[in-house]
Amino acid sequence: MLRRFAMQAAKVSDTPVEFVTEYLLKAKEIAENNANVPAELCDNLQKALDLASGLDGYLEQMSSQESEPLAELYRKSISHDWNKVHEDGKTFFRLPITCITGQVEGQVLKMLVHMSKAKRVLEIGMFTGYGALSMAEALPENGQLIACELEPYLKEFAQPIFDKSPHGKKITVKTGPAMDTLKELAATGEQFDMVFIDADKHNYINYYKFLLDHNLLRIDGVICVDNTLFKGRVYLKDSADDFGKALRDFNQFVTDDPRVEQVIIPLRDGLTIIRRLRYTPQANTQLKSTVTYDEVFRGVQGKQVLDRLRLDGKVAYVTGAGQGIGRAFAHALGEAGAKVAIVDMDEGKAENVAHELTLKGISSMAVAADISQPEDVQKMIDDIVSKWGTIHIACNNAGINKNSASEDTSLEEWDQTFSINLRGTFMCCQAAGRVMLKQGYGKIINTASMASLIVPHPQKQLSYNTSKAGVVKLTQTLGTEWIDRGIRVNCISPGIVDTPLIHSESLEPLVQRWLSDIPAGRLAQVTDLQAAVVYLASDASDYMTGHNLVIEGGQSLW
Ligand SMILES: C[S@@+](CC[C@H](N)C(=O)[O-])C[C@H]1O[C@@H](n2cnc3c(N)ncnc32)[C@H](O)[C@@H]1O
Repeated sequence: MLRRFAMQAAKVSDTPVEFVTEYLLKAKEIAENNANVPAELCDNLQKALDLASGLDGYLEQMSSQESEPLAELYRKSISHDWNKVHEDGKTFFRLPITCITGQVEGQVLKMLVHMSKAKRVLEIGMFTGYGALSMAEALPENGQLIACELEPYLKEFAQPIFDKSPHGKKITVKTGPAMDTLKELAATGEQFDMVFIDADKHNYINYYKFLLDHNLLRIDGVICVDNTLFKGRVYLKDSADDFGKALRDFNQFVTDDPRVEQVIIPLRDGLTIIRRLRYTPQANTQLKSTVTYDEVFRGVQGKQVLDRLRLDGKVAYVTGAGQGIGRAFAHALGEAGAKVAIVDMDEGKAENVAHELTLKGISSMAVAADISQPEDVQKMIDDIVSKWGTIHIACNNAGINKNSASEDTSLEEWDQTFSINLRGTFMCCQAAGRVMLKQGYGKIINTASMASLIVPHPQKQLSYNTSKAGVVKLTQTLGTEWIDRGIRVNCISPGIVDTPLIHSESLEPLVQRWLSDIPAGRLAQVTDLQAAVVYLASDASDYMTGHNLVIEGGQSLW
């Protein structure tokens, strides 16, 4: 029960701390009315009382305040006449308002959803939806929360308030006994990242067993269970309380279960957090003979496939990262955990993108460099190494594309295109490669083009096409020459990428022509290329070298 609520209603102790406060108050009264009690004892009782009675209010004040829809939900819940609703036959049971999850516990649940990056949450026992909405606020846009609630009346009560919140659409309420809903969910193979159990205490153990036995909780997923201290009656030896006993048995069962690890947080009436462990033969001896416990099962170095794509602790740079594909690559590498140097000829653009990454909590630095200039290339490498000690990932992306009919192509255009697209890429590979060869590890990813495979038309771009074909051969040669010294060199060949330039009036007719050549029926977005650069930068692609990864919506196949 919340302090705010307690101030409005006659106070009934509900949590261990509230009982301690109640007993201390009584003890203090007795002591003060007894002339034989030393003043020092009264003084100590007062100190203990201050400590116990001040805790909940302080937690409330020092925890983030709830959103307006949550505040409204709370106000409406505590001012509703739940006795009358029951007497009118609208609910099966008389619902005590102390049921409601309050601000502090709601904030804890919200934090846990954030921290576990949960996308799918299950709540067993919704009441008016305070916990459900708190958790939904932390879910991503495509996140989903299924709330099980016995009483149809509560769904009607909560829905209009959910509808007022931008997060309410993530919540689906399933009415009826929760166990029926769990069976339905298991039958359709549903799985959850987080579950909050807060319904009928006698069934806690059944819900828990069902969740684990039917794979409704993913590995590493979390179950939060409310009221697991149950007014202290789980550990008070002389307590014969039914619910207290149910929760004591529940706590013991979880403690003895090798499939999980758990902790009880003494918040309010006790909140247990349980994590489902990965399988290990040590903890599951009964399955040992049938399980092939190899790297496929447990992951390479214990890392499952998505973790093998992570780039934590890696140092990367991306050239031409001030805009377009390079900017998207830089964001992707940073999101995957790398520190990223943003290299661009235009220092202002490099600084802008570096700032974007910083706002996302990614370490980054801006480097101004013209990669057609050998001194600039060497300075770029030196600057990165002097700041971050090394380079693990070199993303050589900068390039230009000039159009002209071949009979009109000037040597100046040819030289400029080659000087950036091929000579510049070579210089970057060589300078970064020297750092990587010393450490025996590196990932080089060059940006080539679909034009290395086909001749895009109707535009004329001889020098671009041939320079990009050169980037592929450069990649293949370096990829095979350096692989035995720990360096993988691959390239990405994007199809036609949707950039603001393409939407100009003069290019619009070309876009229509290109679209008719693309099986996917659309141009590439820079975001279509992001996962590829992370894959090629990560250990997951270690057996890939000299490869040209073509991402063009099928255009080169028609
Ligand atoms: C403690 S309240 C839940 C509080 C809620 N989690 C919140 O955030 O405010 C318990 C709820 O569980 C529901 N409940 C009890 N038995 C149930 C069952 N067998 N199946 C589904 N819901 C049940 C009750 O109707 C009640 O609304």
